[in-house]
Amino acid sequence: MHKNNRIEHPEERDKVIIIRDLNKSFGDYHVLKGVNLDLYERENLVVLGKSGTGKSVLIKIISGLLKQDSGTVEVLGKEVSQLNERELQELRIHIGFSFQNSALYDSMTVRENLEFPLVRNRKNLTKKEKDYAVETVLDAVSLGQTINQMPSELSGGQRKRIGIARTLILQPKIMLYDEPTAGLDPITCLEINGLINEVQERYHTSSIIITHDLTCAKQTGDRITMLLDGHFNKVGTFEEVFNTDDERVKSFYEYNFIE
Ligand SMILES: Nc1ncnc2c1ncn2[C@@H]1O[C@H](COP(=O)(O)OP(=O)(O)OP(=O)(O)O)[C@@H](O)[C@H]1O
Repeated sequence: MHKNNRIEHPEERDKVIIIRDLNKSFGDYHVLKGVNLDLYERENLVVLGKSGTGKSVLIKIISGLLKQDSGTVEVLGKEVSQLNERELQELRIHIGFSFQNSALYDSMTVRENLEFPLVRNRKNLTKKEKDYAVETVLDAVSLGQTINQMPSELSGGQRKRIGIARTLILQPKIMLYDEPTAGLDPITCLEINGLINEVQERYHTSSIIITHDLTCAKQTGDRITMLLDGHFNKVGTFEEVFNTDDERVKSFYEYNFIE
């Protein structure tokens, strides 16, 4: 099943991330070899690729956790590698990270986990404003009933949803999802794909979704691309990317697609 309401011609919108000629090596291993990529306002862009091709490295460079060897990464109009630590912190407030292992704090309730980013970044909020923010994001992920529960009492899918809610509480402009469906059963994967689309609609976020789950790509991506030998050859719809003679893309499809 394809994404409902896929955005046509996102290229006509403003760019929120602009990556040009990005290179990154670790020792002799040249991971990113002249990467060019644009993320447009309010689109979901899926980045596919085999394990170890550099998808996480790319996200880390975008968020300033890792420095490139050469090339530029502009996020919300700022060249990331030129920012000092304070400026990076300010930029990161606008970026929501949903990492594979972005664990919740086990000793805190769901409410306390969700309040945590507010305590750090929105110090002037009243208790009423905090309660409202927590209830709103819990409603967005349809888990209002879990507010006083501990993470250990939640299912894997529920924990993933609460993790996403925790990033939404600061109302990010950009969402970076790293393997959002990894380790989840097929039904829960569908729910998470649906949630990613709901987040896009409700919060007007622009998102990069890193995955090797082709169902996730099909259901969430307005545009899709694949990291192959250190760069992106083609960005387009699911059909545009997979209707190809490139054996590397064809074999990725054959080994990964289950519907
Ligand atoms: N800090 C680092 N030091 C040395 N090598 C690294 C470092 N970070 C990543 N690498 C290497 O860069 C390559 C790409 O890693 P990356 O984590 O981006 O892969 P990936 O595409 O996200 O894979 P997966 O789907 O398995 O998460 C790997 O070979 C990895 O060993």
